[in-house]
Amino acid sequence: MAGSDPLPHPGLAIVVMGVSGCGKSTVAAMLAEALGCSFIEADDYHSQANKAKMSEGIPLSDADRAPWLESLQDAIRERLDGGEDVAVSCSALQLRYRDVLRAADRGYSYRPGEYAACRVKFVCLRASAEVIAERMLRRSAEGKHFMPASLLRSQLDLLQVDAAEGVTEFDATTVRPGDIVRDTVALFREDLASTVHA
Ligand SMILES: Nc1ncnc2c1ncn2[C@@H]1O[C@H](COP(=O)(O)OP(=O)(O)O)[C@@H](O)[C@H]1O
Ligand SMILES: O=C(O)[C@H](O)[C@@H](O)[C@H](O)[C@H](O)COP(=O)(O)O
Repeated sequence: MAGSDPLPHPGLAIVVMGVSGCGKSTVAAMLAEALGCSFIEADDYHSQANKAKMSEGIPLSDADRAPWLESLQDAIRERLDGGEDVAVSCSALQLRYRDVLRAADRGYSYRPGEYAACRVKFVCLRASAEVIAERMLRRSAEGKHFMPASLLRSQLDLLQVDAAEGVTEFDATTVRPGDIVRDTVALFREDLASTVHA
C-alpha cells in the first residue's frame, strides 16, 4: 500500500533458502501472497543445460551457477529499484552465492559484519535428510520436478550459513509453512514496503 507518506519506502527482497526439497517454493509463494508482492522462483531462471544436468543427477558447478545467480540478481534488482518487495525461492547454499544476490541492492556496499544493512534478506529452511528425501521422491514420482533425490547429498554438503550473516533458520519439519510465513513477516515488518504503511 502506498499510503499517504510522500517518501517512497524502498522494497525488500526476502530469499527463502535451503537445499532442494526443503519447502522453499511452497513457503516463498505463500509469503508473496501474504505480502501481495511478486514471487521469483529461481528454478525458472536455470538454463535448459543446467536443468538437463541436474535431471541426470549431476550437481551444478560454480561456473554453471554464475549466469543463473546473475540473472536472479537482475530480477531482484528490478523489483528493489521499483520500490517493491519480492519473495524469492532460491537454494543459495553458499555465502558466495548469497553475496551475488545481496549485490542486487545498489545501495549496499558490504563491509564485514554489516549484513544487516542489505535489503536482500535470507531465511533458511532446515529439515532432516530423511524428511527431505521423502518429499523429493514424492515430488519426482508425481512428475512435478526435474531434481532427483540423488542430488540431495551434494546439496547438504554445500549448505553453509555463517553465524555473522544473521540468517534466521526454521525447522521445516515441525513448523508449518503458514507459521514460517507469519514469523518471517514479523521478522521483517519494519523493513517491508508492503507492511510499513499497513
Ligand atoms: N512443510 C511441509 N510439509 C510437508 N510437505 C511439504 C512441506 N513443504 C513442502 N512440502 C512438499 O515437499 C515438496 C518439496 O517442496 P518445495 O516447496 O518444492 O521445495 P523446494 O522449493 O525447497 O525444492 C513438495 O512436494 C511440497 O509440496
Ligand atoms: O545451486 C544448485 O545446485 C541448484 O540450483 C539447486 O540448489 C537448486 O535447488 C535446484 O534449482 C533445484 O531446485 P529446488 O531447490 O527447487 O528443488
